[in-house]
Amino acid sequence: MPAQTTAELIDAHLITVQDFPSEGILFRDVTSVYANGEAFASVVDAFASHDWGTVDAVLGIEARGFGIAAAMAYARNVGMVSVRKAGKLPGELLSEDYALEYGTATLEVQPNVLPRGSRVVILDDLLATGGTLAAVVKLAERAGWIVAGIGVVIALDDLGGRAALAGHDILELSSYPAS
Ligand SMILES: O=P(O)(O)OC[C@H]1O[C@H](OP(=O)(O)OP(=O)(O)O)[C@H](O)[C@@H]1O
Ligand SMILES: Nc1ncnc2[nH]cnc12
Repeated sequence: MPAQTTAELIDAHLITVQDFPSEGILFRDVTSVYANGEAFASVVDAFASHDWGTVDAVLGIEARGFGIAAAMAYARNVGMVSVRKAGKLPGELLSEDYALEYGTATLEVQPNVLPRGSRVVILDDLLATGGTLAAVVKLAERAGWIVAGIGVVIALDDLGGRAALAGHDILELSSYPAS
């Protein structure tokens, strides 16, 4: 049997839950993909082997972006920067409020962990409305970093996420209908 593609492995291991975390949301639970060794390795290899140009660091978004960002950073021998929900990081911070498919939130980053001019890849599990990733692009740019590209395991169709990130190189490993 030929080896499964990354998109096939994602599809084989993704769990979909209706009405989580609120009614009407079809929740795509990428943690079930991470839990399978072959699927997780395939996802990480796809991000790590992509041609992003020079990469100085990988930004991971809390919580489901952390694991993939750390693994890609290790594979590329570069740093990993945590972008966290409000109130979790100490010291000097930049903050951005944003809306996502099922609510609003605030993300924060420590701007002094990387020099201005650093080229960064931003990774997250899933692109829906794009509110989360657009907020992280703003944080990175306010910190003086150059966004080399954005990677997501899954993009949901028809929620406007790709348009919200127009102008950026987006690597989506698979895509699904939003409902
Ligand atoms: O494109 P958007 O509409 O902004 O939605 C995508 C975001 O929503 C989820 O995060 P969530 O805030 O639920 O956080 P979690 O990873 O901590 O569960 C997901 O992990 C993305 O970060
Ligand atoms: N439908 C969805 N499934 C999983 N994570 C999400 N984040 C935003 N929308 C989501």
